[in-house]
Amino acid sequence: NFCASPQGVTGGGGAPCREYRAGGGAMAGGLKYLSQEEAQAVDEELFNEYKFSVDQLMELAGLSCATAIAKAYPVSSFTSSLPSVLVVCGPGNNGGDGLVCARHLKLFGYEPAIHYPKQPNKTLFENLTTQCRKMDIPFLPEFPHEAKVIDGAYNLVIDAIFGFSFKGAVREPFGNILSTLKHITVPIASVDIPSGWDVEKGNPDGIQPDMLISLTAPKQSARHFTGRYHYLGGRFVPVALQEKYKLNLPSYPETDCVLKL
Ligand SMILES: NC(=O)C1=CN([C@@H]2O[C@H](COP(=O)(O)OP(=O)(O)OC[C@H]3O[C@@H](n4cnc5c(N)ncnc54)[C@H](OP(=O)(O)O)[C@@H]3O)[C@@H](O)[C@H]2O)[C@H](O)CC1
Ligand SMILES: [K+]
Repeated sequence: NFCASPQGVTGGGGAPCREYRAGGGAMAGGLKYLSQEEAQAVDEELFNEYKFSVDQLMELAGLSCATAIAKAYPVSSFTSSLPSVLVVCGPGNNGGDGLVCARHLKLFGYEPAIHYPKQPNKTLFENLTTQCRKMDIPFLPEFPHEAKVIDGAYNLVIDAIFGFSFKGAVREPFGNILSTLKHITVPIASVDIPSGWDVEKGNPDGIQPDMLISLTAPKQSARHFTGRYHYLGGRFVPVALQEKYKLNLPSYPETDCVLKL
């Protein structure tokens, strides 16, 4: 079991993988927890300087999420042969990650259903939506507003509502959705940031997910995450960019696209 170095190089007899210990913030040797501004700056640089397209990174981000979810909650761990998953998607790229994640979960043997109340009028999101529809993933026109209805119908909820651009008080319809999600008992897996949390300070009164998949690097609010599973995904940051922002990313095992923190 050998790890690639951050440079992507494996020595002939490379160092054995050790569980990665997340450090405190920008502390030397520790994984960096990003401020909102830093997260947005890394994102912008990936698109503007490194010339990645949103579709490319969103596909890798969404695949990372589905992969991490399948590791934490394998299909075989559920009593039903087709575990049902409610994927709640927001209006930005976090919601796009959710659509990609739903598609991969379907291919992995889950039964996803999507609630997507604010669908942007952009080709990228329209295409992702069509792909899901053509793979027989249903879109729920109404959100089930009773927590017990969600608990009865789904094994897992994916929170892809807001990511690192979230600011201020939550506006509807997402306020009501998040209020309901606070009362469900099935686990919630949050994409990048638990929705409704301040990107840096978190939210003690907000949803408390069982799983968090931090993309690129954890944001500062991830220090307040108390759930069972924290994964890192989005293995697409070029080394020069990792170094510029002193991300101190851990070594992903072999060719894996996710890493358990
Ligand atoms: N570099 C990477 O790691 C990549 C990450 N990806 C994912 O992208 C998100 C960030 O996406 P972004 O589109 O910038 O923003 P969000 O999805 O977080 O949210 C933007 C939308 O949310 C609305 N919003 C913001 N605050 C509120 C609020 N208080 N109440 C209601 N709605 C809110 C906002 O609406 P406006 O109309 O007000 O603008 C936006 O519509 C990142 O977290 C990752 O998940 C990429 O997929 C790949 C690269
Ligand atoms: K989220």
